[in-house]
Amino acid sequence: MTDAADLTARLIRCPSVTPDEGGALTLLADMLTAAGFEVTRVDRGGTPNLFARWGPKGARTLGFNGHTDVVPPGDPGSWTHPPFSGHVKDGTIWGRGATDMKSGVAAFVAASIDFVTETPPDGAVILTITGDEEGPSRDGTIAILDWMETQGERMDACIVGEPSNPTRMGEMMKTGRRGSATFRIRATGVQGHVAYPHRAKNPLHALTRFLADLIAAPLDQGTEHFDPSGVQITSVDCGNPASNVVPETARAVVNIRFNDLHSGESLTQDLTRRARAIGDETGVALDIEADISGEAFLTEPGPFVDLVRDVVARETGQVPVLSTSGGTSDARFVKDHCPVVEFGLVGRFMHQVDERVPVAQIHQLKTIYQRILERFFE
Ligand SMILES: N[C@@H](CCC[C@H](NC(=O)CCC(=O)O)C(=O)O)C(=O)O
Ligand SMILES: [Zn+2]
Ligand SMILES: [Zn+2]
Repeated sequence: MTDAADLTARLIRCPSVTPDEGGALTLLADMLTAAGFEVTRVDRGGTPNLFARWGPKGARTLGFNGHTDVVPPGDPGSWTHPPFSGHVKDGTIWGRGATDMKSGVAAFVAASIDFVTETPPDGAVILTITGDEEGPSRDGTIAILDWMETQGERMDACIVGEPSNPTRMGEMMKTGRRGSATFRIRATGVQGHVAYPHRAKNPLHALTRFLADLIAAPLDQGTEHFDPSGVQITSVDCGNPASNVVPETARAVVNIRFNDLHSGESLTQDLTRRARAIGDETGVALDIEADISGEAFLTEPGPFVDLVRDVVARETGQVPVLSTSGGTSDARFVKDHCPVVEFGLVGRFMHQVDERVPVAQIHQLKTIYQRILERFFE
């Protein structure tokens, strides 16, 4: 029997902060090869990716998708146990990626290995695992899916193992996601002496006004299937070491998670219009670079959603709600290929200091994935 908790701890010990592979995909490739999977590294543009199939190409196929890259740990000194220690204590595993989402990957890898070994199905299981979900994601899951198309590889349905439950196992499945857009704003003014501001144009004044206006009112109140859109300023910077100089330039980064009232294009137009208005008034040029990493999408209920919901309800005693809340995920790429739903662990500690996961939850998730495999191939 493959121990998903032990595999989680071993994966945490691989320092795989995006874009570093850290040994995580190599570890999985070796395990899957030994278990009879056909394993291919599908790296693109320096991004490490793994494709693994058990069973014949073209057969009825259930897919799993996940990522082994993790966000930076921040100050390691703030952690109770070092972030890449995979420390196990009192039934809890500590470390970056404990919930997001080395445990999810470990659970579906362990479930798949045991399932095909113990009860080989009349069909195939495909695992797509990327080393860049947290970063730009341009050469991650999407590269694996592109490669699969060239090879005639396909999935009939796919589960993304991102942590989907807010506080308890069984509460929530994700059947869609809000879109994500990052805007980099560069303000260019005129440098000058702070005591002679009439000879300068302060880019920070224009930029902070632009930012303050942007967060002053919510973009919307949410829609039937989506939470309200959210705007977060993630960086304001001008690198000015002098307190008596008005700097020439300043930069900011804004990330917007948006619902189906917006698109990447409509938001880009809106922000550009706001920037022009402030630029015209202040004489400071505000240039915007947009990076749309995904549009909002919704997976309509259907047999696969029902199957996963039913298994989760039986195993946890709770019928999960179908939600599009939270961040984004690689389901936004998979949805163009086959029905996709997301179910994973409790995400309470993701991206936080002292990220950790109860061992029992990992075992429960592995069982749920095994039951889904059984039902899918019944
Ligand atoms: N850099 C991309 C993709 C970032 C993906 C990331 N996803 C998660 O952390 C999972 C969160 C969840 O399951 O709710 C994110 O949402 O930042 C981008 O910024 O779009
Ligand atoms: Zn994740
Ligand atoms: Zn994440």
